[in-house]
Amino acid sequence: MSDSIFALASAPGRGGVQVIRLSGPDAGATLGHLTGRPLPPPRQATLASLREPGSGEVIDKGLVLWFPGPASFTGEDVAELHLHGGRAVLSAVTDALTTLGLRVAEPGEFSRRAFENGKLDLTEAEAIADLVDAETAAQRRQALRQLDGDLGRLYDGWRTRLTRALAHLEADIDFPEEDLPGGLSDAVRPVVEGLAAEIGAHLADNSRGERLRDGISIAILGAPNAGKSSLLNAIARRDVAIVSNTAGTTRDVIEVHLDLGGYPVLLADTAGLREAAEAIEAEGIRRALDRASRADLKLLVFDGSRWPLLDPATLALLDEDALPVLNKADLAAHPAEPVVGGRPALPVSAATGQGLPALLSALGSEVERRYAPSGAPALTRARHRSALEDCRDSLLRALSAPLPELAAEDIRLATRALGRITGRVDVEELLDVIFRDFCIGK
Ligand SMILES: Nc1nc2c(ncn2[C@@H]2O[C@H](COP(=O)(O)OP(=O)(O)OP(=O)(O)O)[C@@H](O)[C@H]2O)c(=O)[nH]1
Ligand SMILES: [K+]
Ligand SMILES: [Mg+2]
Repeated sequence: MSDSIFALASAPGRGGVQVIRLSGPDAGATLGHLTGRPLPPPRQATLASLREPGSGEVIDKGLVLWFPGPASFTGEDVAELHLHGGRAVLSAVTDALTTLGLRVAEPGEFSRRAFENGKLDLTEAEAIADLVDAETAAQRRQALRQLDGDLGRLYDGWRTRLTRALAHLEADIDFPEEDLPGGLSDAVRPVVEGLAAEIGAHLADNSRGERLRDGISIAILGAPNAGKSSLLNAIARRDVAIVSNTAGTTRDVIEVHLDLGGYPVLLADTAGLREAAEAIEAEGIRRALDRASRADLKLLVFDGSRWPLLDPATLALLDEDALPVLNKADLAAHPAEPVVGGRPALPVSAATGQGLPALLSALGSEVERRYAPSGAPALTRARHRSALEDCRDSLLRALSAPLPELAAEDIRLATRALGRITGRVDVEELLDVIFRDFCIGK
């Protein structure tokens, strides 16, 4: 049986209200002790004075709630204290709860207890962390959907189908009716083929869910003095990067977080590309090219005042992930609808702001086109991706296994890989890693 824990569930510091959550077998007795009254009706906010256990002095007056298990967040008896938000109140309540034998919760311990009591699967527990961390609307929607169990249901559905196929296969092994040339019977093979294809499609989703969770990376690239840092500052509406007319001003990669129509974006300014004279600038250019190769999208900035001259090092980066931009449109040396490397380029001016709304909307629709949620729930974590890759590899091995016994072992491995995602099998060693990332009180 677990011990009883408590933690501040709201953000620490001064505020109108702070919420302290208690969970475990002593939650009810502790609430009774603090209020000096019988437990209030379940799930109803009741005004009460909380008193220090020794002196009986009133600590604070507030609302208390009582959630008897198992119909509670953790599945255990839970109580909530909604008190005035401040340090002195928190420290007095902490002393009182500790005196009464409760312990301060570890990070993520409430969610972990909810998982262990079958209230949440692992994908739902992870969704709580994502929802709390969500900074944009699209992130919030994705986390909420996962919290509703969409992802867990998808994976559990696959696992059920595999378990059935395995039962079929084991019957084929025990009571062979025909010689199975490829290891799998006609009843089992299409199921395994179908699942391998579905999982393959889920994996090949352009990492939509992971991008939405972690942020979409956009790199600004171009020749020295093309106006990359000016453009970063104009888009961020802040003076983030140093701008000067000295070529080679920027060396380090400079990042800003943006909310682009609900999508989280990490926009990076980089060193101007050229055959560098000295070591520090050369290192900056190496970092710029490294960033270019890892970015989801590239904003290629050309100096429009030099039209029709186009920097060859920047042109070399033009591919389907690149959006060409002609900066310094205020100097108006280029045509109204310029074409760069066979592609229409957007004229902008970081100096006057001209063309910026069009650039932001072009970037926004490109992000939307690539990362908008599709009908199916999205894969959101590297942990899920690697388990799904293991699963699909095992299924592909099963399809080419020469003997039914070998195919059965591969399908068993595939089933376990799926079970690891939702926490249905051997995840003990994973739990510490997953819940450690939570903050205290969740
Ligand atoms: N007229 C005009 N000048 C600009 C514009 N954008 C940038 N500049 C000027 O161009 C010069 C270089 O701008 P930066 O933003 O430092 O250029 P950069 O591409 O970051 O340069 P490096 O960091 O050296 O690679 C500065 O003097 C800017 O004021 C623009 O749209 N119009
Ligand atoms: K510069
Ligand atoms: Mg710069």
